[in-house]
Amino acid sequence: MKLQLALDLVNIPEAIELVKEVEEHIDIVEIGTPIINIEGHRAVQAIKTAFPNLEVLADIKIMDAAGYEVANASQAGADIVTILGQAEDASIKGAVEEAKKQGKQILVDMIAVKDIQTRAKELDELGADYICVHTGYDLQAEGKDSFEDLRSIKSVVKNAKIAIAGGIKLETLPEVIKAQPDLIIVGGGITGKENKKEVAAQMQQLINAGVTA
Ligand SMILES: O=C([C@H](O)CO)[C@H](O)[C@H](O)COP(=O)(O)O
Repeated sequence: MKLQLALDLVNIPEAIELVKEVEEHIDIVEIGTPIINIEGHRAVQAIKTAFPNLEVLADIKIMDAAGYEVANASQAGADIVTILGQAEDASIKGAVEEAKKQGKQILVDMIAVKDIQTRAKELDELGADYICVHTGYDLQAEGKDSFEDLRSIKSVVKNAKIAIAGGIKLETLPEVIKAQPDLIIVGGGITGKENKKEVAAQMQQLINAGVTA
């Protein structure tokens, strides 16, 4: 089970400072959609250059021109690139094909997918490396989470790794660990805390110990 730090509401220098604080406790750094929208792939490049030993995920939430987008993110240094589960099958195939060519991986984000089990099964067959259940900021604000979705796709996905994102905190981590995802993505649950290093260390400890609710 890996821990991914999602960096969303910061600029490049702030992102570098944040990763420095917690780097020994995380496996993957996510360059979030808001940073990429403002800073572009320079953010991916800067983090990969500063932390060559960490995997870097570019959260570009691709919807079209998938092969082209994956090629650009890969060139910037991304190890994992995101595409939306709602994209056309042709786009998913294009992303998977280009990622394979570049030696990279694709994470499919299930944000806003309605029939999550059916789509997860299809995406698994299309060769996604990760399938990620995700409650975005706007639904988190309505008190939603993805814990039930995680359990629901676990039973149909045979090949892809399973990930979960959206509002996960130290207090809710044991419930997430109980469902045994391959990857746990945490943004504000670390970046919004005073002592980020301590929280990241505690999360890593719970994950390594497999502590469940
Ligand atoms: O993908 C994300 C969101 O859509 C904004 O781009 C976040 O990285 C993801 O939700 C994880 O962040 P937290 O919800 O703050 O844990």
